[in-house]
Amino acid sequence: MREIITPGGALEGTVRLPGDKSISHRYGMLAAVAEGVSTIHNYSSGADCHSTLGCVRSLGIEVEIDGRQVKVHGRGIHGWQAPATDLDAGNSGSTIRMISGLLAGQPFTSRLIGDESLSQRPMQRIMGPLTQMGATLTARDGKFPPLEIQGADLQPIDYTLPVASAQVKSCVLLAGLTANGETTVHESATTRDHTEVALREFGVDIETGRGWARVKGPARLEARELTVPGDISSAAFFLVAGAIVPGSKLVLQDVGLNPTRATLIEFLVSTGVDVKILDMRMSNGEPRGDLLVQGSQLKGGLIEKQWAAALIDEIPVLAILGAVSSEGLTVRDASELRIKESDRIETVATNLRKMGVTIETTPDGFYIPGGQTFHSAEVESYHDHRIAMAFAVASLRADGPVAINGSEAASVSFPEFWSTLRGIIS
Ligand SMILES: O=C(O)C1=C[C@@H](OP(=O)(O)O)[C@@H](O)[C@H](O)C1
Ligand SMILES: C=C(OP(=O)(O)O)C(=O)O
Repeated sequence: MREIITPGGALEGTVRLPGDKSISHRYGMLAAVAEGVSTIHNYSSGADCHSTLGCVRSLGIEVEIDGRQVKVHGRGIHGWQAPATDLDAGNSGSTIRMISGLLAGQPFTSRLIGDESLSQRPMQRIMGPLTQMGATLTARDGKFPPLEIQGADLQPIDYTLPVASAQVKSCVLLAGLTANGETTVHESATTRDHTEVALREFGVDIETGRGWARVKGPARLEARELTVPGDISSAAFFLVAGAIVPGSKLVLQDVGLNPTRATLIEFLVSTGVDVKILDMRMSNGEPRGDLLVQGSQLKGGLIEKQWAAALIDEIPVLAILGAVSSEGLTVRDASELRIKESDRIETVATNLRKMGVTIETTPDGFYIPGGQTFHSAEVESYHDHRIAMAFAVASLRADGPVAINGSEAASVSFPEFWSTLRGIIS
């Protein structure tokens, strides 16, 4: 599919985001190993989170879906049945990497597959620790899906993450739920802590400190009623859109503001974005609030070190902000961008160049000078949801219409993106 965006005037309105993708995955998986029926409100409408539900269904778990409300009939930590078919993670790295932790402790073998993009994403990062714990894993060329997991009685481990990855941290903690004893994970850069927060909500004995988390297995999870906050990574597109289009005023309702994700707000403020948190509340251990963003004078900035890990999913849309800022944007220490749904350093650069914008790439980032103009062009999603949505935002500041080919990719995390965007263009 192709969407054509014709830039207009200021953006105005109220935006509702889908339920947070990271939190939805975790609630879906944990509810499936909890005892009893969990009700999840505002579950993400994104295809990725429905891949997670498809996988747990294939493991014999009853899942009732009624729009954004999902009921999961959990059967306990050892209640899953050997799947009769391959488990399809679709486009979702989070699904395949996190559910593998739970599958590693089951008394059966499972085989996980994914789409073309996922089939080229590295799995050694989870194969290493899960093998150390006692499971047997095989993958195409030793690293890519399909991934076969022969479950075992797992040994607990003390594991230091070699890459800053919440998916790997979560995978090891989830495997630790079935191991006999204490499993500890250490990280040198802070990554999102939704797994730790959710485990506590489901009644698991979990200890956390600065840079580490520890679970004690075997664990027992209790079914819960949970509400997922709006997705701050989806909000990022509208925060940047509101900031770069002069005179705009957008209210974003009920956005998840977990401190490990709200780094985005800190970064936006540091570059000059006029964004305010209107109120804050808590549910299920996760802070949430409404945001107000207005057209802003933008400085640009530098994303490196721990900021790169914290902002990894937002970097494509922050590149758009960088190009129209006064000083531009430099990104370093973000080589992980190269192994996402697309090589996001290359796909951002290729589309920017199609729009006449200068960018210099490096192995682990890029530099985009400020003060540039987006020209009317035809760009591609490269089957990557965040690339499709980032370039829709760029088109709002273009000097003419912009066609975005492969626009359906947005539905991986935000199926309502295009209608939401059209609703705020005047
Ligand atoms: O834990 C999560 O929910 C996620 C962690 C990040 O991936 P990595 O763990 O590979 O950094 C992020 O890019 C992804 O969109 C979601
Ligand atoms: C990288 C992403 O997700 P995943 O790793 O789950 O495919 C993303 O949503 O940007």
